[in-house]
This record gives sequence, C-alpha cells and structure tokens, in this order.
Amino acid sequence: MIGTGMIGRDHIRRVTDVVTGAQVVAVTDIDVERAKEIASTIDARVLPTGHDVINDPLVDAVVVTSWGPTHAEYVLAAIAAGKPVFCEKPLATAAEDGLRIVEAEQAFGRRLVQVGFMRRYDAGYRAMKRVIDSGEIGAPLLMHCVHRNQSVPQTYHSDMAVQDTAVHEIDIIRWLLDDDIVSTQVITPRRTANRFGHLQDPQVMLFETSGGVRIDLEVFVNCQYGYDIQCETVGETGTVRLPDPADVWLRSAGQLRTGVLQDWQQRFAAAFDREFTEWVASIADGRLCGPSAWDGYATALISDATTEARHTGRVVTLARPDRPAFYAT
Ligand SMILES: NC(=O)c1ccc[n+]([C@@H]2O[C@H](COP(=O)([O-])OP(=O)(O)OC[C@H]3O[C@@H](n4cnc5c(N)ncnc54)[C@H](O)[C@@H]3O)[C@@H](O)[C@H]2O)c1
Ligand SMILES: O[C@H]1[C@H](O)[C@@H](O)[C@H](O)[C@@H](O)[C@H]1O
Repeated sequence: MIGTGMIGRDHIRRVTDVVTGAQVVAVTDIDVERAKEIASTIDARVLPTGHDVINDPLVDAVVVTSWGPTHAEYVLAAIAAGKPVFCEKPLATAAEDGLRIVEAEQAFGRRLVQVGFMRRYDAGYRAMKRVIDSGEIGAPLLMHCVHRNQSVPQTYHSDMAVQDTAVHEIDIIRWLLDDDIVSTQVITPRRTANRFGHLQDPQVMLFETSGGVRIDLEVFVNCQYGYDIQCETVGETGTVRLPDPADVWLRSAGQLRTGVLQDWQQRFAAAFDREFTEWVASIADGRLCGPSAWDGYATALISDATTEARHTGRVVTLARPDRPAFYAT
C-alpha cells in the first residue's frame, strides 16, 4: 500500500477484514507517522518509499493510494517490476503519462494495471447498464449527471473538479454508452461563498460522445448538505435513472424525511468491496478484468481536454483514440 491517507486506510481495512486471499504486508507514506500508525494495527512493515514497497520480495501486488500526480511514477515502477498494480483514480493527471503506462504494459505483454473506477461495481450503475444494453429505452440521446460532495479540503484546486471528481463520470459515461467523449466544454456559474476563494465551484461540464449523445454534468464539491450522485439516461423510448441509496422514509410530527449520505465511503462501500474482492481473485487466476490502463488513459485524454476547455472558455474537440487489440474487452 503506497499512501495511507483516507482511502489508503479504507482499502487496508478492506483487504484485511473483507477480502479473502490477500494480506497487507508493507505500507509507506511520505507522512511516516501516518504509515506507522496504521501499520501497527495490522502487523505490516513500514518501508521508506513507494519504490521500496514495489521492489520488496514479499510484495506480490501493489495498491497505489497516494495523491493523483504521484500515481503514474508508481504504476510504471510496478510494471517494470512485473507486479500487478491497483491504482486509485486518476491513473495519471496528464494524458502523456497515461500513454507511457499503456505502452509499458503492452511491452511487458500482459495486463498488470487496474484503475479504481469503482462505480462500475455499483449495483445501481450495473442495473442502468443492463437497461441501456437491453435496448428497452431505445438509443440513448442525453444524460444528466450530478456529482456533489459535502466539502473538500483546501488543497483541492479548480483543475481537480475534472481530474479528481468528474473523472468518475467520464469513466462511467464511456462504460455505460460504450463510446468516447469527443467534445467538451465547461461553464462556470457564480462561485459558492461557502468555500475557498481559489476554487471555481460549482462547474458545469458539457460533453458529446462520438455517437452524438449529449451529457451535462454538474460538479459541486462544497454543496454542504451531503454526498449526492445522480445520473439519468434519456433514450428514444424511455429513461433510466440511478436509484438513491436505500433509506427509510420517516413520517413524524407533520414531516416526511429521509437521509442523505455524507461521503463516498458510505455511498460506494459495497462497490469498493466487490472491486477489491474481484481484483484479488483475478490476480490469483492470472487474468485481470477490471477497468484497465486503457480506461485510465482514455479518461485522462478527456480530462486534459476538459481542463483546457475551462482555461480557455472554448469548446475543445478531440479524436476518439484507437483502442489497441491488447485492450479489447
Ligand atoms: N475511488 C474513489 O472514490 C476515491 C475516493 C477517495 C480518494 N480517491 C483517490 O485516492 C487518492 C488518495 O486520496 P485520499 O482522499 O486518500 O487523499 P489523502 O490526502 O487522504 O491521502 C493521500 C496520502 O498519500 C500520501 N502521499 C502523497 N504523496 C506520496 C508519495 N509520493 N508516496 C507515498 N505517499 C504519498 C499522503 O501523505 C497522504 O497520506 C487520490 O488519487 C484520490 O483521487 C479515490
Ligand atoms: O477523491 C474523491 C473521490 O473520488 C470521490 O468519489 C469524489 O466524489 C470526490 O470528488 C473526489 O475528490
């Protein structure tokens, strides 16, 4: 485990308590005290750097949960060491690094990389994909998406609205529609006064796929009230909408209320569990099958174009990349 912050600790708990067939044997973090604290609870060693973890003879597979800009370096090192590597999103914060990764993996000759696009393991998104693939709503025409976080830390900057947040929708749109985004634009409403001056929040992203589906996505990472993920696909003969997480409807004292989850840990807990269970099983089988380095690279291309679109205020178009046979699904 490289990076023992919020999600690193969550995945350590998951590998230790939920998944069978895996054990955390070594951790590292640039904040050594943080790494030591978690290591002491699971009997793992603390190693000085990510490269020490990757090259440790007792380490069979690597999980990268450090900050986004550090991911590509560790993924490339894991490929060089011939070890399977699970990398939290984003695979790379610049598409050229994503390209280096897909080239290195192809040169190695076998898939080693999985990217942490956990929404593909969520029951609601899976049900939506089944409906779209069945043809029941006809050809998809539009999608309306909302990605709201209760709040983000001060280190979060405006480019992260795409690289760190919208990257989930970029991946799930590609997966649900089996298509790529070829045009992107960003609209910037008045900024919320509830957070930092440096941050453009909210942002509205407008995408178009090569098949002509138009998508609007609201990213609002300081919405205050909770963690709220919405998605609706509009087809020629029907619509399909992501269900809200199950909660009771309480009628009391003249009120009807239900709860809103507060963070991604709660909202996607079951998806993360399934993602890690399947990843560990696929390593044992010698056949990785989750979101690939190609998915990480393709999302980075769209993410770079969207960042450019916000900086320039223009619509940015991009060519649909040719997926190599190595990454055929
Ligand atoms: N799939 C999801 O929904 C999801 C949820 C949360 C975070 N993430 C991703 O996981 C990554 C980590 O996010 P987080 O919320 O845990 O952040 P965090 O800041 O809580 O933790 C990151 C940790 O990485 C450490 N770190 C930074 N650079 C390092 C390096 N070079 N080597 C070793 N350790 C290093 C930091 O000290 C910190 O402890 C991000 O890429 C984020 O996008 C994904
Ligand atoms: O790293 C987190 C994580 O990926 C969450 O799922 C997302 O909602 C946040 O916006 C992002 O900052």
